[in-house]
This record gives sequence, C-alpha cells and structure tokens, in this order.
Amino acid sequence: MQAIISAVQMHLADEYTITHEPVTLFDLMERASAAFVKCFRKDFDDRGLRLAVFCGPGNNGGDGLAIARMLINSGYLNTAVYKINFSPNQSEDNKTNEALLKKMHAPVRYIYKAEDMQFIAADVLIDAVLGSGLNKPLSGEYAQLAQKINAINIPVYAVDIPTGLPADGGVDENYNGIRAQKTITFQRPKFNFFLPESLAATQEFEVVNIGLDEDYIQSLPAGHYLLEEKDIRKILPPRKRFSHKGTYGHALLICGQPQTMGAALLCASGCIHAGAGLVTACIPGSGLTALNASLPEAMYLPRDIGQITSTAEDYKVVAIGCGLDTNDESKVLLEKALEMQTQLVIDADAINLLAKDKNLLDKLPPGTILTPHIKEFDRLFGNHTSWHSRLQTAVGEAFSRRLTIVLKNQYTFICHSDKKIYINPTGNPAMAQGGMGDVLTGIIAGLLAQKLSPLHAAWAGCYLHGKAGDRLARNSYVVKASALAEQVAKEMK
Ligand SMILES: NC(=O)C1=CN([C@@H]2O[C@H](COP(=O)(O)OP(=O)(O)OC[C@H]3O[C@@H](n4cnc5c(N)ncnc54)[C@H](O)[C@@H]3O)[C@@H](O)[C@H]2O)[C@@H](O)CC1
Ligand SMILES: Nc1ncnc2c1ncn2[C@@H]1O[C@H](COP(=O)(O)OP(=O)(O)O)[C@@H](O)[C@H]1O
Repeated sequence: MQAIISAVQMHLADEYTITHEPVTLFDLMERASAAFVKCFRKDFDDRGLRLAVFCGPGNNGGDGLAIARMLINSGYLNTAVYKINFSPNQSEDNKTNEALLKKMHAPVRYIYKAEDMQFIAADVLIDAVLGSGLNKPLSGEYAQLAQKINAINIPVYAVDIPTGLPADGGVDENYNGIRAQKTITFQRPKFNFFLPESLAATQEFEVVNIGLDEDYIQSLPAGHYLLEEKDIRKILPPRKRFSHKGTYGHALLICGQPQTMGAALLCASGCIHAGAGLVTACIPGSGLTALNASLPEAMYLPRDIGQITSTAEDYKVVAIGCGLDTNDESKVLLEKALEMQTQLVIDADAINLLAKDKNLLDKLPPGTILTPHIKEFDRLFGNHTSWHSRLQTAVGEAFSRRLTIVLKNQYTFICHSDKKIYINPTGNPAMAQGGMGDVLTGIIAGLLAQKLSPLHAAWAGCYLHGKAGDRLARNSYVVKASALAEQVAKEMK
C-alpha cells in the first residue's frame, strides 16, 4: 500500500532523493516536468492548441517554466508563458528555467498585479502558480489572480496541485483557489484529493512517477495509506484441498423487514459470493420464499430471540442492520447481538439504533466493524461540516473504542484502531444505487467468517466491492447491487 505523505514529507523525499540518488533539484524538476508533459499529451495531442502556462515564483512555477520549454520543443508552438511576479522572491531553479526559456526566445509575459492580466487567448491553461509549498490560504493578488483565471472558460490543467489547494489538512468550504479540470500530480496523490470538497479544486487527478526514493517514502511515518491490489492478494484466503464448508465459517445475518427484504437478500448474496462456508439469514418469515427462491444456498433462522442466543456459539460472525428498521424489536435483536461474544459487523439501521441509544454504542465489543455512510456516521457521532473533521472523529472513535470504522463514500475511508486511515481506491458512480452498501456488509461478513482479521476484512471487502463495480461499469451505465455481489466471487478468483 502506498503511504500518502504530507507536503512536508514530500519535501523531505525530494531532499533525500537529491542526496542519495544523487540528483540535483533541477534534474528532479526536469523529470517532473517531462512526466507532466507526457501525461498532458495523452489528453491534448493537437500541436496547434493555444496554451497559456501560468508560472509562480517557487518550484511549482519552475516546473511550469520547464513544462513550457518542453511543450514548445515538442511542437506546441502556440505556447504563451505568464510569469507571476507579485513579489521579488524567486527560487534558484525557477530562475534557471526562466533563463532557459528566454534563451529559446520564447515570449514570457510578466504579471505584477492581478489587474494586469488581460484577455487570455488560449484553449488550455496550465496552472503552475503555487504548488505544495502553499503555506496559508490565498489572499490579495493571488486570490484575485485565481478568480480571474477561473473566469476564463477553458480547461485548466494543474501542475502537482491546483493553486490554493493545500495538500493535506482539509479543504476550506470557501475554496478560493484555481479550479482545475485535471491535476497531474507528482509521485503520490495528495490526501486532500480524496475528500469530496476537493472537487471544487480539481475534477480529477492523475499521478505520475518522478522517481523519488520509494523506500524512503514508504519508511516515513504516515497516517494515511492507499490500498493496492497487491495488498488484497496477500490476505485473501486460498480455498484449500480437503477443505469443506465448515472450514470457511458460518455467518449470521440479522437483516430485513417485509418492506426492505431486498437489503437482507443482497447482504446474504454478498456473504455467499465472498466465500463464507455457511450463511444463515435471520429475516422475517415473510421473506422466506424469496430467500429460498433467490439464494437457495442460504439457511433461515426465524426472528425468535430465544433461538438466536441459543445458537450464538455456532457463528463466526454476526452482521446486523441492513434493512432492519429501528423499531423496538430491532433494538432487542441488536442488544442480543451485542451479547453474543462474536465478531460483529454493524450497518445501516443497527448504526441508527446505536445513535438513538448511546449506551449501546458503549457496549460494542473491541474489533467490531461499523460500516456507516456519511449520514449514519453523523447521526452516530454528531454533525460535521467538513470531511476533514469527520475523519478526525472517525480516527478518534476507532482508536478509543477499538473499532474499525468503514466510512463509505466515493473513496471509502477505513479508520482503524491503529489510528491510521486506509483509503480504498476502487469504486465508481455507477455504483450509486440502493442496496450497494448491503452487499458490502455481506462481503465483509463473508471474509470475517473465513477468519480474516477485522482490518483485513474491511480492506479486502471494500477493495473487491469497488473492483467488481469498476468491472461491471465498463459496460453498463449503472451497476445493480445483485450483479455486483455475483461479480465479487469472480474478482476474488
Ligand atoms: N517531489 C516533488 O513533488 C517535486 C516537486 N516539485 C515542485 O515543487 C513544488 C513545490 O515548490 P515550492 O516548495 O517552491 O513551493 P511553491 O512553488 O508552491 O511556492 C513557494 C512560494 O510561494 C509562497 N507562498 C506559499 N503560499 C502562499 C500564499 N498563500 N500566498 C502567497 N505566496 C505563497 C512561498 O512563500 C514561496 O515563495 C511542487 O508543487 C512541485 O510542483 C518539483 O519541481 C520537484 C519534485
Ligand atoms: N460514486 C461512488 N463511487 C464509489 N463508490 C460508491 C459511489 N456511490 C456509492 N458507492 C459505494 O456504494 C456503497 C453505498 O452504501 P450505502 O449508502 O450504505 O448503500 P445502501 O444503504 O443503499 O446499501 C458504498 O460502499 C459506497 O462506497
């Protein structure tokens, strides 16, 4: 998995690479700029395009100057360079790159005040004004410049990070920086890119490798990690010779109401397709025919409290909440589940029940997995005005209560009792349809049944769920939760 390091740590990684490779900062800039240009050319192959490259005073601006040189050298002859000179500061490599451009007789226009900026006749604008060196919110001339650039209605491609967006620590709700269509970022995505608020700053991002020392980056103490397929490959349990259904664990799913029986069926399907040896659905009797018809592999346990507790020891894992409702009977079911001394996955209405009665929250056994979406999370832990603060709460609660909190979103954040946040990169908007989370709960329960640790079950569950969704979205506008559940077994294979 990739350590998602802070802007400060990225700076350390530059220095380490410069000292140990060894390589100069200028060469590193050359690499970064060449990587940007290569990526940019994939999107804009037409050499006749009019490009406007805006370059600031630091190394981000230095990259911009080098990028302009490389673009001109590769045939983008309608490239205009705008040098932002709001202050006399200029980094050394910025100066070097400016001199190299001038040597080629490339036109460089200087902007000393935002109001100097005239009409820009360009098809694409490249933003290299300020990068990860941003040390405070934009104000004054820079803020005005950003507004002027935003008012030009052409695509903006940001170098490393849009001007005004901090790399980490959250995105201001009144973001006043440059709004990019795409950011081509160096070596690692910045943590803020994973927060929904960053959409104001960049519609998308692509990471390009610039050859910084990977071992060093991975050795840095990071709070955030991006999951990769290789992490999941390592933890998936192989189906062993001579194994049988008992080998792969028994999951009990306490889910569903007559009007939301589908949630229980989808959860059961996720669990079966993720490989649980046995799956029992504890659903209202009115769902039995549907269960038998759609998932004959699943067993049925009536909603009889006495029966549930008497068979507690049979289950490796209990998942509770999908389509359960928050009525009194559901609350009793949750109380019984909490007493069962087994691995728990708590979703949907079971989370809402915890929100209604915080005494129950305090009874969650260590190791429990909670899988809230944003609303369920805020109901449980209070309203948050930003994702940054929501994640801080999630990390704190996961740590103090020894939980794994799977905070679902476009990028799902897995907040674990180790105080770290693991980001799941898979999944897509074709999955934004009811029932998708029920399948995820079933998958995670299925993996827990197979003896994965809570953290590993959360990693693999989220990754496979999103991967299955990505595969199905290739040929479909929307992905049905039931189809995704079936696809999960194929992804695991
Ligand atoms: N490892 C990497 O990621 C590499 C990064 N490089 C580039 O270097 C950039 C970082 O360069 P720098 O550290 O020089 O930083 P920047 O180029 O982002 O800007 C630094 C300058 O801007 C000023 N500044 C910061 N915030 C401001 C604000 N809100 N208002 C006004 N002025 C402000 C600072 O005082 C300083 O003078 C990266 O974004 C990237 O483009 C590459 O050149 C080399 C390798
Ligand atoms: N735009 C998206 N990109 C990636 N994943 C998504 C997107 N929209 C929804 N999902 C995934 O679908 C699931 C939705 O969960 P949830 O809201 O609990 O659904 P439900 O309650 O209907 O089952 C989560 O795992 C979420 O990560």
